[in-house]
Amino acid sequence: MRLVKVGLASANTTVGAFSRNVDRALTLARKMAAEDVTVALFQEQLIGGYPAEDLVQWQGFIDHQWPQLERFAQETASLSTVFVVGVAVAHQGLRLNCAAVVAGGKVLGLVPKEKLPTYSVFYEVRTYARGYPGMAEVHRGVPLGDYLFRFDFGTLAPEVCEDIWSADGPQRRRTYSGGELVVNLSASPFRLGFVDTRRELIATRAADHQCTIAYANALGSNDGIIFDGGGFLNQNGRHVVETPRFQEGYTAAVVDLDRTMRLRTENTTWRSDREAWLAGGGKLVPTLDCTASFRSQREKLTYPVPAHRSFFLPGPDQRRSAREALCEDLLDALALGVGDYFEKTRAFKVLGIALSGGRDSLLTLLIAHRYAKRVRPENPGSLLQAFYMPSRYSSDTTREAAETIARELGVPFQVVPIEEAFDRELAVVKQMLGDKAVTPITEQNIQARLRAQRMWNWSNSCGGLFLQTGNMSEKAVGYTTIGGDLMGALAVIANVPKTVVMYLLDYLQEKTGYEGIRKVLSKPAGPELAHNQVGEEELMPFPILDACFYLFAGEKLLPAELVQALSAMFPEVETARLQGYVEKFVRLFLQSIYKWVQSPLSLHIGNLDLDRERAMQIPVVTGSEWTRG
Ligand SMILES: Nc1ncnc2c1ncn2[C@@H]1O[C@H](COP(=O)(O)OP(=O)(O)OC[C@H]2O[C@@H]([n+]3cccc(C(=O)O)c3)[C@H](O)[C@@H]2O)[C@@H](O)[C@H]1O
Ligand SMILES: Nc1ncnc2c1ncn2[C@@H]1O[C@H](COP(=O)(O)OP(=O)(O)OP(=O)(O)O)[C@@H](O)[C@H]1O
Ligand SMILES: NC(=O)CC[C@H](N)C(=O)O
Repeated sequence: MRLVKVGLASANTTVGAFSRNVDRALTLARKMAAEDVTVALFQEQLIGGYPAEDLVQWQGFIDHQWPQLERFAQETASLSTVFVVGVAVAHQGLRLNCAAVVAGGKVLGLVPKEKLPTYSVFYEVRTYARGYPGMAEVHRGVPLGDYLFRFDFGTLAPEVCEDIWSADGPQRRRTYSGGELVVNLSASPFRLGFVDTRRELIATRAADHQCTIAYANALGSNDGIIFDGGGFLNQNGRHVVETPRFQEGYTAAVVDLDRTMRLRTENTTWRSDREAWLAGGGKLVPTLDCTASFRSQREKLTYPVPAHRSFFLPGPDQRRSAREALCEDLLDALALGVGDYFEKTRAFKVLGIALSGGRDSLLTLLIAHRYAKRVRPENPGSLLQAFYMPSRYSSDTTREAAETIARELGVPFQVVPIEEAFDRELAVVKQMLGDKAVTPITEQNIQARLRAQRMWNWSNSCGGLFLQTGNMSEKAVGYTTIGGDLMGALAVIANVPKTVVMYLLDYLQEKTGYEGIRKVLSKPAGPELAHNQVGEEELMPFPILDACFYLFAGEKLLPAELVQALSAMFPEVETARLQGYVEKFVRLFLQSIYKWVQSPLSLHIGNLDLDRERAMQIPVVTGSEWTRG
């Protein structure tokens, strides 16, 4: 028996806030050491924050991380824990994204990331250079390269995030070379359902390579990228422990590393694969002997036994329903996104929403309130401010709905009519146009713009963070006003499709019983910028719109293929009608890109987000010929 206690830690870091990030990590490090943790790991880029993007190009951004790494080492010198932390280093003109092994007050080694993701929201190849097999350098007197680390409790194989996402990553050669405990430092952003992908991948790799894998993920939102935290410990394919997500902290568990080695010895497939690899010229990874630098204290550790007292029977089933899991995850992620933006910018005192009595602004308010409840549980509403701004087209139903939910949540609510300003603006535009008439759409947009202008003016004077409330479906087809409801300081649900907005509201209505939600849902969605506007009548049914969006923008199918897929999905709708919807969708989508490229920074929740910088990179000006056969 060779017991080792592994701590998986996630600190909520801010890009560039090096000393604050290290302070947060030190708090967790001391707690873990007090709990006899033998090896503790933190996330990728713990010190610098992730993603630092082009800040990595500043020599100072990299150089100033090193003293903080040394401070971390000095302040943990007396602790009987080996730490593995993420740091960026500049070496021979290259930037490397490293895992640093720290113990006994020293930085014992640096292992650079080899697989640099440059897809979805990741842009690492732009700024970082790769580590490579056999790399053996020295940086500031510290070994830097493709190394294993031997301690008195076992052999560590550190790696960084994407390294585990490749079937041909460093893990294979490092475990063939004696690595027992793979330590993966990650910064894996929240994406819907992705936690299951992570869990499965880690289990597969741990079984493939007959090793124990410890994985710690980044926590917190930086710009619009939300890291949900959470960690995993898996021994040779068997789940050991998982860290709760969306919270700063750590989870620790004991593993018997002799078990990892015994299973490896028993596994003839692994052994013969290793032999074949060596015969094929595979080079063993060197091991740095760290036994003289650090002595572990594991006397108090006890064998890991199941809490439910059976090695054969399953423990209590704590799984949530698929609906609850999706809704709670999404709401937690978005609330973290709003909260971290609010706090980390250090520029705002209150969160402001133009509350229309419709679905989108309601969901935005509920998300902001979820954050406020966490940080100000005694009076969450006091962190928020809602404004209802009626024009002649606003209805009593929406006003009542907005008023009701604000009351239920304890959010200060003001009614600020825009009617007079609307009249004045109309008159001015008429004068500017001379003999030309103001179009009905312009009349609509004037109202949306007046509301946005008021929100900006309010935010300017009171330090309010003006939350933009548009959803992804309407953004995709340009059903939103430039300079109007498209504007705001932070777009909260801009990557949430309308059908998901409705699904979340149904869920929240059921869960909270709020009358305000019921009132909002009792009226069909519509902008109230003209008489009796219903969004689905002006556009198309939202389930069809969202399916078009998924198939065209996500799956990259062409219009004729969309029609075929939609016919299978909506057999009750005539093909000619579906054809019409598809044509309309594709036309509106391609015509509206110019709009969403000027929308505010938005929170990311998937791989199919509408954000030209971080997700979908498509030109604004295009011909549509390519979409036809
Ligand atoms: N390719 C391009 N590149 C740059 N600019 C371009 C452009 N094409 C048009 N433009 C300019 O963009 C402007 C038109 O865009 P914009 O002013 O936004 O107005 P527009 O797209 O014409 O109308 C807004 C639509 O959104 C709907 N809406 C608005 C507000 C809220 C809601 C809701 O659901 O609650 C719905 C509203 O009913 C209407 O159908 C024009 O001034 C035009 O010059
Ligand atoms: N009367 C209003 N008072 C305050 N804000 C408004 C008003 N009408 C519209 N807005 C703002 O403009 C945004 C865009 O309106 P839109 O109709 O797209 O969204 P919604 O009303 O929240 O939801 P839905 O689309 O389901 O009606 C609203 O979310 C809200 O922030
Ligand atoms: N920072 C990274 O390398 C993350 C990439 C990885 N595929 C993930 O999404 O989890």
